[in-house]
Amino acid sequence: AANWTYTGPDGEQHWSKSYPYCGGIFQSPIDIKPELLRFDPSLRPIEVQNYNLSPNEQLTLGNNGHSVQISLPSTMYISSLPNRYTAAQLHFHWGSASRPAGSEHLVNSKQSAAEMHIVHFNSDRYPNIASAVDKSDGLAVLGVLIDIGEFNPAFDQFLRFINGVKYRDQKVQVPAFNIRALMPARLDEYFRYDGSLTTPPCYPSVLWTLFRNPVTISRKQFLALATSLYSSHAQESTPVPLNSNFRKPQPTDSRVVLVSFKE
Ligand SMILES: NS(=O)(=O)c1cc(-c2ccccc2)cc(-c2ccccc2)c1
Ligand SMILES: [Zn+2]
Repeated sequence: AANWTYTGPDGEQHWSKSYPYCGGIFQSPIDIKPELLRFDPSLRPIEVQNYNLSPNEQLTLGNNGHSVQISLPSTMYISSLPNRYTAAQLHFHWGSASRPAGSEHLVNSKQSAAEMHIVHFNSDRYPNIASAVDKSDGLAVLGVLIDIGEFNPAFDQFLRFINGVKYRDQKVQVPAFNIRALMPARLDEYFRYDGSLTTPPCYPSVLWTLFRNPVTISRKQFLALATSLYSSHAQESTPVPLNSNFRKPQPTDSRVVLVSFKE
């Protein structure tokens, strides 16, 4: 019964009533502040495999009512972690046309326009994502901050199809493309901490990697993302715009955020 929302009576302050972990420990996102940071020289550059997909392949672009997501083939994985983390999907969080600040993680209290999450599961330990999603070593999510600036041709590889998934549960097949091109150039500079899914059921099962450097998309591309989608089904009489789908920063408790770079 995923009827949770980001505002109103089913908004994030109410999630814990139906999803107890949402009121628990190790919640995400967080505001990554300087006093939390600790340089860790053992943090290796992130290495991803088979992200450069062939346009002969197809990906499913879908509107799940809370975000727009792209399903990813299980040939894609992260190879630089202690276990292999196999890709499952990627999705976005964004603000709105009137408030173009919608990233989930904040860096020194600065909120970016949007944020991309590439979700992976520990395929060394778990046979599928359903069995991994609530395990402490189950998931690894790569986070990319998105700012408004230069046009980004890689984002247009899926944005040009966004009007095919305007309404909840709509899906379209799109030609696959190089997912690595959605990420910043440097995968060696990132923040690392133990956290959770940022949506219900908020399982504390995510090894978070948030890259230091944002990518940019143009204002036009941002507006396509922020104004094209609805969280309601096509046949519903009142269309509900899908925007500002970001959770507020959560308490950091005694957590430390490791950083792979000095300055
Ligand atoms: N924001 S997130 O990265 O923590 C996240 C991960 C997963 C996720 C996906 C596959 C396997 C396991 C976890 C799903 C969502 C989600 C976003 C919108 C609506 C519903 C679910 C969000
Ligand atoms: Zn997410």
